Amino acid sequence: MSTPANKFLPNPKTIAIVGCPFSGGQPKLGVDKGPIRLVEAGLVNQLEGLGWKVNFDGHHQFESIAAENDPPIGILKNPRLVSRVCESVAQAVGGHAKNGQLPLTLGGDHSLAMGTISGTLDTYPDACVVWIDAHADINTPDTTDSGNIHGMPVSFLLGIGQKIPEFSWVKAALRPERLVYIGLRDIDAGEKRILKENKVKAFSMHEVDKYGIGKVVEMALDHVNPNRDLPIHLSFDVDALDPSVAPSTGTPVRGGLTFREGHYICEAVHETGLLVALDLMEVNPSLADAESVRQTVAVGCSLVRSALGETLL
Ligand SMILES: NC(=[NH2+])NCCC[C@H](N)C(=O)O
Ligand SMILES: [Mn+2]
Ligand SMILES: [Mn+2]
Repeated sequence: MSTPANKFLPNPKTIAIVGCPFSGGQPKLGVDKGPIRLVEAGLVNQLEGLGWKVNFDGHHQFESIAAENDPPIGILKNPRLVSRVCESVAQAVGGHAKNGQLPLTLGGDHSLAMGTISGTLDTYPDACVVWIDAHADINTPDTTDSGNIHGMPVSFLLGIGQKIPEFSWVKAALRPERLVYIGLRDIDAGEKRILKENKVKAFSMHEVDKYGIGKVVEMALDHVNPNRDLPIHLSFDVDALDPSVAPSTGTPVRGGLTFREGHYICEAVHETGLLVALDLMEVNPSLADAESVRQTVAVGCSLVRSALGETLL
C-alpha cells in the first residue's frame, strides 16, 4: 500500500521514531514503559506496512540527564530534569524535521510535548498544533495545583505565566490562534481563565456530543488552518479516549472519545496531507490488568497508524 501525498515531506517518506521513556512530568511510575510496549507491539512493522520508511535506533536514554539535585521550584516537581529532557527531545524532533522526516514521539508523559512542539516550530514556524486530550495541560507555575509539569507544557509553549530561568531555552513560539483542542473535559479553574483570556479555541466533549466528531474536526481545522496550507503537529494524549477504550493511563477521565471518534480525528488529519509531527503520550502499561494494558497499547498503535495513512477501505 502506498501513502497519499504529504505536502511537506520528500520521498521516500520517512518516519523517525523518538521513543521517550520518561515519567518525570507526573508522579506515577510506569508511563516511561509506554514507548517500549508500543514498539514491542510491532509498531515499526505496521508503519512500514503502510509504505513508510521507518528510522528507529532505540529509545532515548535520559539517565545521563538525571539532575543531580532537583528540588521543587515553587511547587513544580522535577523541574530541571523535565526541562533538560524536553530540551533534548526538542533537538531530536527538530533535527529529524529539518532532515525532512516525520518525527513520531512516543511518550512518556505529556510534559514531553514542550520538547516536541518546540522542535516542530523550530523547523516549521507556521505550524499549528492540534491537541487531543481530556486535559488542557495549560497550567502555569502560578495556577498549577499539582505541580506536575505534564499539566503545564502548553503555557510554556505560549509564553504565558511566570518565567522560570531553568526553562529559558523554551521559545514562546506558539501563537494562541495556531492551537486547538479536542476532547477536553477536566479543566482546572485557572486553566479555564487562561483559555478565555488567550482566546484559545477548544472543543470539549460537549461540542463533540453536540456537533459530532466530523463537524468538530472540520471546525477545528478551519480555525487553525483555514486555507489548509500550514504544517500540522498532532499531539495525542491517550486519555482523550474514554477509559473504557484506553484504561491504562495515569489520569483517566470518564466521558471521553469513543474508539471511532479518536481514530476519525487521526484519519482526518492524515487526509489533509499536512501532518509533519505526531505525539502519542501517556500510555502507562503499569496501571491496569494485563488485558487492559494490551488493549491500550493496541489502541495507541492503531491511532498512530490512522494518523499515518491507514484507512478502513
Ligand atoms: N497530561 C496529562 N494527563 N495532564 C493531566 C493534568 C491534570 C491537572 N490539570 C494538573 O495540572 O495536574
Ligand atoms: Mn490528559
Ligand atoms: Mn495531556
